[in-house]
Amino acid sequence: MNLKVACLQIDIVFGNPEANIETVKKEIEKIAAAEKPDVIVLPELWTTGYDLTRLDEIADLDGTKTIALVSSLAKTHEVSIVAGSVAKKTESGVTNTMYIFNRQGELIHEYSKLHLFKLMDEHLYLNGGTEKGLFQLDGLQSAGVICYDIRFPEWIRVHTTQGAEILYVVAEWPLPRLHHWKSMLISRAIENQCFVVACNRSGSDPKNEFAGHSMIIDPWGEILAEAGTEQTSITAVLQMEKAHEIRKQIPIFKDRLPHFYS
Ligand SMILES: NC(=O)CCC(=O)C(=O)O
Repeated sequence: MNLKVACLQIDIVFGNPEANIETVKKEIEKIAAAEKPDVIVLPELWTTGYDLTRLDEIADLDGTKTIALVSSLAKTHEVSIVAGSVAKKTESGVTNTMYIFNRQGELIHEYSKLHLFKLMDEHLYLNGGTEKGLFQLDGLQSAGVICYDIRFPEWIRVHTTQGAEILYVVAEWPLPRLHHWKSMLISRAIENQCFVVACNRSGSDPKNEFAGHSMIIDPWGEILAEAGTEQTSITAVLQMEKAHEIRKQIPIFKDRLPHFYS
């Protein structure tokens, strides 16, 4: 089976959900018409950016607006959407939450970022999630994680030992650590023998310049597509058979010895 995926590497306007929603609507329409992908992926915190001090004003109450909007975009363009993440406000606080929709516009999973990134003050404004990012999209076992989560290979492993063959990563990853971003994404693909579809943002905010370089990587660690630093989109076709062949050739999931690992 083949799956065509697209990452929308947009420049997010700081603290301006209306402007960012307009960009996303336009870019989804454009890429859906031009490339007809099966799945479109958006970056982390794509409605607000890291405007954490104003979350009370601009976070999405229970994710209601985001869910209605992205559900309708998925249905209209008949495309599955890994809708990056947004700041979701609840009675107990705000989470950095990813929503996943199938092409019928149904919300099939939500995942809140587990590891909060202190260097960007997340721990001061956000609550961490408590659930896994495992879901089935287009009939394929998949997982979704958010930015800093990729520094925790043990968290990714929880998902791949439970069957995930595609790892979706959504991010606002700064330029000074571009080398870490690329190296860790390639490593996560090789060590888990899975596809990695990683969507970063471009542009800057008052504190950070972001790296762009969204990447689509196969389970052998080969880069199928990579963006530069500017606003753009990338697409690639995932040949799922490749993951199965590699997992047969070097059967790491059978050869693991977890009783030695703690
Ligand atoms: N938004 C994030 O989680 C950024 C993570 C990051 O920059 C890192 O180096 O890790």
